[in-house]
Order: sequence, then C-alpha cells, then structure tokens
Amino acid sequence: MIKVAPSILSADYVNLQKDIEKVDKAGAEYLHIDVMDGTFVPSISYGPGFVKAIRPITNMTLDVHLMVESPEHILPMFIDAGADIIGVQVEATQHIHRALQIIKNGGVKAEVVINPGTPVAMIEPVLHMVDQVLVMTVNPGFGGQKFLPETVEKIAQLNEIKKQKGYDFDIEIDGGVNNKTVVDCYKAGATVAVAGSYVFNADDPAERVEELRDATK
Ligand SMILES: O=C(CO)[C@@H](O)[C@H](O)COP(=O)(O)O
Ligand SMILES: [Co+2]
Repeated sequence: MIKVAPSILSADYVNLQKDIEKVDKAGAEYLHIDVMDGTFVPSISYGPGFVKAIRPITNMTLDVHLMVESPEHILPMFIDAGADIIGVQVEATQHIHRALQIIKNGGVKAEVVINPGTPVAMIEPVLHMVDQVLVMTVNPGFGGQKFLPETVEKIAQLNEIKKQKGYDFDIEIDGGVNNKTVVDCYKAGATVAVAGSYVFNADDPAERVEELRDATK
C-alpha cells in the first residue's frame, strides 16, 4: 500500500487547519508543502514561516518540496522551521551534492527531485545519500495538471537501481495523481503519492486518501 502525501497547495487557506486535520485523521502519512519562488517556477507560494506555523498543529511528516533557484542558501531556514523531509530540484542548483549534505547535516531527511524532462542519470551520483527521490509526474509550478504517463518508466528505472545497489530510499510521485494514475506508478515502484487537487478539491478529503490506498492494496 502506498503512503499518501496530501499537497496543501490545493487546500482552503482560510480554513487550512481544518483541512490539515481532515487528512491527518484519515491517516495520511505526509503533508506535502510546495515552496515556489517565482523564478524556478512561475508561481509564488509560501516560505519557512508557513512551515513553522504548521509544525505545532500536526504530527504528520512535513514533506517540503522546494521549487526554488539555488536552494542551498535558504535550506537552514527550512531546517529550523521543523521540516522532516526537504526536497531540492536537481535542475535548480549547480551544487546538488552540497545541498543534500546541508539537509542531512541539519538532521533532516534529504530528497532529490527530477522534472519530467530530466533523465534518471542526472541524479545517479547522489542516490547513495538520499532518503527519498521525487519523480515529478507533471512539470512543476501548478496544481491540477494532467499526469504525464511517460514518467512511469523513470520510476521503474529508479526502482531497478535501488534493488541492484541495495538502497532504501522512498520513491515519491507528484502531479496529476489520482486513484487511476497511482496504480501504474505503484506497480513501477513508487512508495509515496503526493496528491493535491484530487484530495482537497473533493467534498471529503479523507475519502480520497482512502481511495488512493485502496487503489494500491
Ligand atoms: O509540486 C507540485 C506542483 O508543482 C505539486 O505538489 C502539486 O501540488 C500537485 O498538485 P496536483 O497535481 O495533485 O493537483
Ligand atoms: Co510538490
């Protein structure tokens, strides 16, 4: 069964605490927080103060996805804010190894993220040091986009490397995930599913968390 990471990008910001409680009660393992800088991606979302405000209201794993140019400069702020996992996009830094080192040295789980147009080979040199790999299944920047099926092959490639080398990182998917698209990803080796609009644009977010689980039983 896949772990579920509701993305609060699609939550109701005016009633954010209530939305977080709904997915927390439904047993979602992670809470996915999308940080966007208006440069690496066109949108701007939230910063470390937002993560800090959420930290005391839930025990869910705070899974922070940085869509930020040169993230190494701001990593300490997110570590201090109480993130449990911090993901950096390999395309956003000339120093992916250093960025992952900073995260790990801060006592936080380190994640490397790849865009749909980025091959797995780009991240092979750092796979030994990560706790999680995020395979973007849409181009980053917005919620509610359509899942790109060509990304499933990369999940399978990563799973193969994981088995061959004896690594134990999680493989997370993000973008256009619903109870249909999650199935092939799970079969290819995905262990964590981020879902924003599918969970929060529904009358009952808790039911949607359950549906993602049921689809991968
Ligand atoms: O990182 C991103 C978007 O860049 C995501 O985490 C979105 O929040 C996913 O939204 P849905 O595609 O599930 O609606
Ligand atoms: Co994300």
